[in-house]
Amino acid sequence: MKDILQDIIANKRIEVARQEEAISLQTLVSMGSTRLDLPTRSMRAALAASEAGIIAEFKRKSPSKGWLHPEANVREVLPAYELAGASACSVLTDSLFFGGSLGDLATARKVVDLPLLRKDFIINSYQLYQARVMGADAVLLIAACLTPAECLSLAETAHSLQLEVLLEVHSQQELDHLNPHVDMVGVNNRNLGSFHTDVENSFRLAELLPKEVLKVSESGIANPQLIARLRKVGYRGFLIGETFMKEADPGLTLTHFKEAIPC
Ligand SMILES: O=C(O)c1ccccc1NCC(=O)[C@H](O)[C@H](O)COP(=O)(O)O
Repeated sequence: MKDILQDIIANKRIEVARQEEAISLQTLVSMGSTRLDLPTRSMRAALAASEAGIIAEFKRKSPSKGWLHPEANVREVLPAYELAGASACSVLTDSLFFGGSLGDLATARKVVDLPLLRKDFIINSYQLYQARVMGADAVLLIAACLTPAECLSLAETAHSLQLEVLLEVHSQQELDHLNPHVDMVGVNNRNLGSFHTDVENSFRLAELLPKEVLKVSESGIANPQLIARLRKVGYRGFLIGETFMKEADPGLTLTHFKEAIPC
């Protein structure tokens, strides 16, 4: 049966091909708002140094939940996340399925100093250049969308652009996508095919992850107590979207969430 991930990737191939046709790589680099010679911020270091390690996500809608916050504005939400103590922010740049854009990423870069993750379905190096020139510091590579060889090649290119790499896995088998250019491994608690979300997935995979990579737990995190439990098994980053974005004031929700994390 065809799942949503296949739809997202099929659409992404068409979208990126059109973008490349409209704007050459050379033009993209020359018109981007961030120069390639400027240094990036380390998301890995920010998470490692933080007591909470929250990557607060900007997400207007999702395939699993529909619209969460259609009117959300990056200029309001991202500074509020920064003020509330997020260690980094994730900006969804997919338009059709998540209601985001590269413009959101460029705006995010202008309004916060935090490390920024470009959250999209990356299948092609052109998207890494887009991420870099729009101000991202890190990119997500999803094992379920790539072969190990594609993952290696994209991770190498990301590093050549000074972008850190967060590799997302959902199962033990996907750990075959690990390579020396992966800076952080994210265990997605959501099955992208069925949407079934189970935070126990992070606990199941914790001890199978290599010691040297920073561990991130992704999706379905709605309870501050869970952060303390996940930290105990080695996680240092927590990617949270819906819990904050479904509320009228995502930044205030993050403040209350952080205050409730047990020491
Ligand atoms: O969120 C979805 O419904 C979704 C469906 C299909 C592919 C990806 C999807 N989400 C992307 C994400 O990785 C999440 O936005 C991120 O992990 C935060 O999850 P949550 O805190 O549950 O919003």
